[in-house]
Amino acid sequence: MKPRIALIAHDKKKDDMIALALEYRDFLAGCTLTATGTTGGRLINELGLEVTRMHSGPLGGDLQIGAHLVNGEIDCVIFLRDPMTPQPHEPDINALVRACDVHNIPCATNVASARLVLTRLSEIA
Ligand SMILES: O=C(CO)COP(=O)(O)O
Repeated sequence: MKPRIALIAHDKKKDDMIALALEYRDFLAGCTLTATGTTGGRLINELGLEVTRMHSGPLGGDLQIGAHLVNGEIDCVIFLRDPMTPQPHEPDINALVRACDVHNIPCATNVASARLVLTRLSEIA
């Protein structure tokens, strides 16, 4: 089965997400991708990836991804969080990261860890 990966980035991390996705574009093109609204829009428009978009994070997109994860539909989360900017939906962000821990799903919250996860996933996929 194709790896099912969720991609999420806060506003100040979106350029990093695009650069990361470009680096792994060939691998990601063979995965089933889900993203929050704005992140997904950029991945589609700028990299031509096929992405299922949820709502934007502040409107509940993190929670939608969390629900998919709890249902066993997500294998890995790349969540480039912005640790320097308060987010109005902080409880939703914490809920998603907690759901990853509850269900033992890899959750990379910075580019360095995302590279490790994506490299390993591409080796075993
Ligand atoms: O806020 C987010 C994650 O918490 C990301 O949402 P967007 O991709 O819609 O900007």
